[in-house]
Amino acid sequence: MADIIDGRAIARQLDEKTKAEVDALVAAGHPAPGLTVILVGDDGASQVYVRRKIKSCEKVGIRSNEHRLPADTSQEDLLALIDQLNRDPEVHGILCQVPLPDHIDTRLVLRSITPEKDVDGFHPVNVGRLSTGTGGIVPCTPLGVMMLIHSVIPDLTGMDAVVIGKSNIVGKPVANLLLDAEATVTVTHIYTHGLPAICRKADVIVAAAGAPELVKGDWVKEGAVIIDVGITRIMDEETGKERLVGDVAFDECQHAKAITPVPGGVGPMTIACLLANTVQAAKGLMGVNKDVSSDYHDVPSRSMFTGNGNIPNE
Ligand SMILES: Nc1nc2c(c(=O)[nH]1)N[C@@H](CN(C=O)c1ccc(C(=O)N[C@@H](CCC(=O)O)C(=O)O)cc1)CN2
Repeated sequence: MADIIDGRAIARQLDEKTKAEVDALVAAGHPAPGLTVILVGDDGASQVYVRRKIKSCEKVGIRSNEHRLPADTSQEDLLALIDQLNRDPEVHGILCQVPLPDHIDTRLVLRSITPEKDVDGFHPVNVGRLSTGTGGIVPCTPLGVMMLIHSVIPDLTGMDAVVIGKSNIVGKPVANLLLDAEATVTVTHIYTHGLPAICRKADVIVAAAGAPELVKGDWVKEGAVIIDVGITRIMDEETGKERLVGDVAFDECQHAKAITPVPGGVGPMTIACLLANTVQAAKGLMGVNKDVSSDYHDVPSRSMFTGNGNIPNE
């Protein structure tokens, strides 16, 4: 049986570390870090995620503020709000939940958040820093993916990693982070020829294609580590209830060394990494760190896992 990489437990550990950092900042006379979350429209899943983000902030002592805007909010009004938040010294992190309604140019909006407050790491400046290995705020899900990988493989040097999916939010940044960690990286997608054979050579597979149960058992070599970023809601015909499935046929992959479940794998790490990024952004803006933005190596940190290579105890 493959080991299950428990994203919830690792996220809790990271939250404890984040809380300790917030406490230390406050004890040193600094204000608590402040995060502002913007939600435009009434997408059900986005509402749930935003609520969770706000609640998680409370748990670690981050001040949070929420702007819920109607679905017909104009792009101009949204940009004006972001401009105001960019200038507000009490706001250290700004996050605009995506997807945004169709009439809004998402790229333009994400570009309008000042890079130092861009706790999602979506701004082109942060993307550029990541792809040149020069720091920057690392997007939350990719950062979480790396921490989950490092929980079972502390040193990726020379390992073969295959990323399935080429999105700006997950696939491309994960590929850059794996390269930074000295892995040999193959970036693929659902149209890649011979995908099963490419995956079969991999020591690490990161599946982020948004294609339910794409990765079959015979795509995976014995002892590989599998990180499943996919989350799709499907109707279970047997039970008549909705359930979540990932991009990996989980039951068929028990010959892997370790695998993330869905739910309970990558998802919880996304929010824990957001909190960690907010603290790093706040430290940068307060001048506590010389380097404004965080290098993921010293944020929630790889060193959290480098002792014995096991999943940390709760
Ligand atoms: N501005 C952003 N928008 C979006 C991001 C993001 O990082 N920044 N990511 C996703 C949504 N997301 C956070 O915003 C997110 C998705 C999933 C989870 C999660 O914990 N998933 C659970 C299952 C959830 C369920 O039951 O429905 C899991 O995998 O265990 C957290 C956050 C898109 N938008």
